[in-house]
Amino acid sequence: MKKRVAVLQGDGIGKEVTDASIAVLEAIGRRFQHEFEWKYGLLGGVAIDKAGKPLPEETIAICEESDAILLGAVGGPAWDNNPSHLRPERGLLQIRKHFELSVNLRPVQAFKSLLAVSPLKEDVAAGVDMMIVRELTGGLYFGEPSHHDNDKAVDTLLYSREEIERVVTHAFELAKIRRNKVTSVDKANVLESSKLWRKIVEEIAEKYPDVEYEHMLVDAAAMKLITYPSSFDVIVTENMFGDILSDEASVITGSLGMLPSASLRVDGFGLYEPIHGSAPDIAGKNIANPIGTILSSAMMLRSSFGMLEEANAIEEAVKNVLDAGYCTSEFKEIGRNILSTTEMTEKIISEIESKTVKTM
Ligand SMILES: NC(=O)c1ccc[n+]([C@@H]2O[C@H](COP(=O)([O-])OP(=O)(O)OC[C@H]3O[C@@H](n4cnc5c(N)ncnc54)[C@H](O)[C@@H]3O)[C@@H](O)[C@H]2O)c1
Ligand SMILES: CC(C)[C@H](C(=O)O)[C@@H](O)C(=O)O
Ligand SMILES: [Mg+2]
Repeated sequence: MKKRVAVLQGDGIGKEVTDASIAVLEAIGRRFQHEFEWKYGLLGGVAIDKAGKPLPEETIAICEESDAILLGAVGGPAWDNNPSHLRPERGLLQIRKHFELSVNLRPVQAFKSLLAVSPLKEDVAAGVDMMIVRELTGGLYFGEPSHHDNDKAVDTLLYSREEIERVVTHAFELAKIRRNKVTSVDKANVLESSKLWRKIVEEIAEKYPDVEYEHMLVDAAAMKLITYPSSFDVIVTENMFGDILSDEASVITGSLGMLPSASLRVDGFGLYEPIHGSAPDIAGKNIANPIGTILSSAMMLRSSFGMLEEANAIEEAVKNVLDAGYCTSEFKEIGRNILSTTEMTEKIISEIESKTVKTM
């Protein structure tokens, strides 16, 4: 059956990386006989310019009629001085809230062929395979009051029991099918919201006797991510800590452009996007790394469409291309074969199309 995908390219490199993902999904469609229908919607700065707001109603309608959402990135200097309601990032937060995408999965894997470029020592980065589970629709990003004037500013860190239970349960369920370990990251030595978070983690952990769990303060977690990253299996944390720790964790892979994500509603509906932003410094140059977005589309196939073999085919193709010594320009110091965005996409597609691709 035809799968309908809403495509929100957004700003900066958003178009380049979603075009790459669509080309790869089309190749998957040809190989496995699936049909995809792409419906394009405006989000972010481009939506402000063309429709007067960062998340127009028409975009919401397109997403509601779709089976999943593929997103590039939003934001850029052109809109940096806009008032809050006309910031591109506001559109991103609104779409996450509108579709109740409360669980954000950010897998971090070290690719053997890129270890040499990780700022971490090779033996420290080797074998890293963790899942950061970030709460996405609560916390500081959404709490009221939130405003500033010239003399003072306020943001509110608010979490309900239900919001915490939902994401923590998801993390424990994931740990069960991974390596049975959850690290819950908080700031319970200072924050009231973290004290409730910790209590709920302990209650939920009781239902999962086979899953080992630990609490870790966010400052220590930031350090341990770099000194001993392979000790993590599933990390679960609140919205802002998850945002910061996942960018930090991307350095293990060698580039922010490598990390995918899935933002899920409890019924499984999902939005898929790389964790990076619109990268205005490299936009329009055809040098952005499309792998984070391509791997996000593999997450879409697996989570939203149950297409496991197809998702594996994408991940295997990415790995094979990297193992063959190809990479995008941010990896130039390892002196491999540097490819543009479109060349990397074509390489991954040829790998998918080649009969030698192994599927798991
Ligand atoms: N999900 C999103 O849409 C999202 C996420 C983060 C930031 N942003 C927005 O993006 C804009 C720029 O933010 P920033 O510069 O702090 O973060 P960024 O993630 O856009 O870029 C940070 C650095 O990483 C590099 N980079 C990012 N993606 C890359 C890729 N695919 N390939 C190669 N290099 C890549 C950039 O060139 C830059 O040097 C801001 O407006 C910010 O709000 C949006
Ligand atoms: C652009 C910004 C609002 C967003 C976030 O903080 O969630 C981004 O950094 C991300 O990681 O998706
Ligand atoms: Mg971020």
